[in-house]
Amino acid sequence: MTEAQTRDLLVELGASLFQRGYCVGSAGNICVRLPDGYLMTPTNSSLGRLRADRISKLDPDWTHIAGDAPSKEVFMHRAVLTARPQAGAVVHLHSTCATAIGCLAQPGCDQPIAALTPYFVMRVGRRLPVIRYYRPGDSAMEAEIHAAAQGASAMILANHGPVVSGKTLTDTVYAAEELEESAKLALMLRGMQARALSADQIDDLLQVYGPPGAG
Ligand SMILES: O=C(O)[C@@H](O)C(=O)COP(=O)(O)O
Ligand SMILES: [Zn+2]
Repeated sequence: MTEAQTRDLLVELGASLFQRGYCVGSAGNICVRLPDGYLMTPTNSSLGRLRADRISKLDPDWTHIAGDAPSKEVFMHRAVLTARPQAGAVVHLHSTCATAIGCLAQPGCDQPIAALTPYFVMRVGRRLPVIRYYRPGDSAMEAEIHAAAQGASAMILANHGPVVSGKTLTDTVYAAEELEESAKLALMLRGMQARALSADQIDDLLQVYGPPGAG
């Protein structure tokens, strides 16, 4: 895919996430790896109204070289993409249900929601670490996110929102959507005797379909 096609896809998928309520206002940000650097959504931009020509471009050292000023969450995206060299994109949202889980679960926990459905395992995986609260944009979050991303393709920032990676931008958006729907299901079933997938069923899915998020 050319850089121009990637920019157009970012605009299209940002708008799609926004129109379906996965993000509101100027919340959330997206980063895509390129052969010669990274594309990142500009700070204070709405994912619903991105402009392809104004998307921020960073060089391989994460220095801003073109477009509008990048998201203040460069550290978050850098932490994930350096920990996961096979990952092609990172999506951060404030999607309501995943964020609610991030307000309920204990930081340090890595299974804040049960694996209720196969697609959760296939898109998000066995582990979903909950990262302790950091102020948005705080560079101090980078080390903890980097460490968590080495063993998980997605995580939830406590009292903030989900951070999801995947092999491609499209895969990453699908995973972020699946995480939000799984979080919704977990909240709907809270306090009920819901049947989660067994360890054997989870192992079977990961063996057949492979780990999500590019390994
Ligand atoms: O929660 C925040 O402030 C950021 O993580 C965010 O979602 C939007 O920040 P920008 O990407 O800098 O607009
Ligand atoms: Zn945020």
